[in-house]
Amino acid sequence: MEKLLIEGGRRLSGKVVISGAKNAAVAILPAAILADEGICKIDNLPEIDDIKCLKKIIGDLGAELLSEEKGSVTINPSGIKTHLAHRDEVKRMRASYYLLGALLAKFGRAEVVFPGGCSIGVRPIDQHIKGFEAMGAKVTIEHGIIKAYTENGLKGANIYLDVVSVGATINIMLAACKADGVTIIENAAKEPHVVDVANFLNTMGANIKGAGTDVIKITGVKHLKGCDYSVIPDQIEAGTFMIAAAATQGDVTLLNVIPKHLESISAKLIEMGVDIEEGEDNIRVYCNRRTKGVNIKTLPYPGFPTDIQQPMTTLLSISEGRSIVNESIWEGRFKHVDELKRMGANIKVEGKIAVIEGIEKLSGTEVMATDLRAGAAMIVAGLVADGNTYITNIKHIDRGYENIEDKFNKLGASIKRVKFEDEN
Ligand SMILES: CC(=O)N[C@H]1[C@@H](OP(=O)(O)OP(=O)(O)OC[C@H]2O[C@@H](n3ccc(=O)[nH]c3=O)[C@H](O)[C@@H]2O)O[C@H](CO)[C@@H](O)[C@@H]1O
Ligand SMILES: C=C(OP(=O)(O)O)C(=O)O
Repeated sequence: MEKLLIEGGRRLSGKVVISGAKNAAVAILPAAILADEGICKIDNLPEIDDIKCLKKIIGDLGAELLSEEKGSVTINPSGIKTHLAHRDEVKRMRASYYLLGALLAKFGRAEVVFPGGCSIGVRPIDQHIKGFEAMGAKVTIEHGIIKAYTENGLKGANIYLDVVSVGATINIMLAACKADGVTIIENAAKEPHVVDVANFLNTMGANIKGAGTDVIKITGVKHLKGCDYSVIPDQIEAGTFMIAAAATQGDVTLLNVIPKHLESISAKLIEMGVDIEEGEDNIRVYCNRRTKGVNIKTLPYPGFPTDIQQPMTTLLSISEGRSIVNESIWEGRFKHVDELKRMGANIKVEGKIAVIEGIEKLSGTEVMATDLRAGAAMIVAGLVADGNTYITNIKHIDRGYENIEDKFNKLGASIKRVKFEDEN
């Protein structure tokens, strides 16, 4: 097994290229199986374990995938003849739920094993199911498999989401783009990855309007075709580097970003005393003093993203004064706090609220990446801690960050992947 060894106390400086967005890419690959003719070429794909896993799942369904260049894949879905996604890989990631919408649109039927993903609280899919049922599908759950069938294909419907859900919004868009008639999603998620998937589907010939607002209108079309597309940059990877730059009182320029997508993160960092300069597709983050504590509430886009809460909690743990974090999306997204406490942080959690009294310095020890962004939080902690930090369970980090140690090391960090024997 492997763990990360971080020698703390080095200031980050230089340039880092941000990869394609995980949460857009994991929806775009399943969307590509909807092409009735032609091949999809998808660029700016992050080289992360979730994408490797998804490529394998789609390949097992019968698609031909070729990855001749780094960060690029061509998908020819003409060989897909099955609506059954039963393999173990499906359980390893959250986004495999998009196969439900995609297979349902392609064949009028889908069977997908329950998805996995980060353990950050209950992760229901009732809103996805409600959407499919409104469109005429019969959905059952049997022995851990979600089964969705239609007698005569999907029909357009009006769907009001009870909660703002990224997954349900995208899944309903996938199902609706070839349905008979018009589907309206109200109270839709507005995240950049929702817009990116809609843009991709429209490039394939779909008719989706309003993505990025809370009402999305999808007029079903008969035919979708292959296309060339480039995934948007990863807002959460970018936010992680911005926070690490601030925490180490460094000076880092992020390349290949969309500054607009980072506004809620930039605004908080500015409030904390960090300097930010935005370019067209780059952003410079620099800071030469200890940051000030602030309050944060995670919210759907354009609010502060839950996926950046955990690394931000690390920064707040060494910021001056008291900070309050309100995690309003996931009730189990404070597992990193116990690990930060092992490094000396002063944080109390009650329900959805964490109260943080900033300390001067964290001290290195062995900690665990309990989930993907908890892993990012531990990396930021290790970068600023006194002495060495070992992070175990790094498979979570590899699900969502490309070459994380190389990217940080090029900025002056010292992170090594070391092998160890599992004692259990
Ligand atoms: C692969 C992917 O894109 N993962 C992201 C996606 O997860 P995911 O799509 O799972 O998250 P959702 O946006 O669906 O969940 C948001 C909230 O809605 C609730 N809910 C969701 C669906 C449902 O059917 N019923 C329901 O009650 C959830 O419990 C949660 O409280 O969006 C989350 C919120 O931005 C991010 O943290 C994840 O990184
Ligand atoms: C929670 C996340 O991922 P997933 O939904 O894939 O578990 C994340 O990207 O922060």
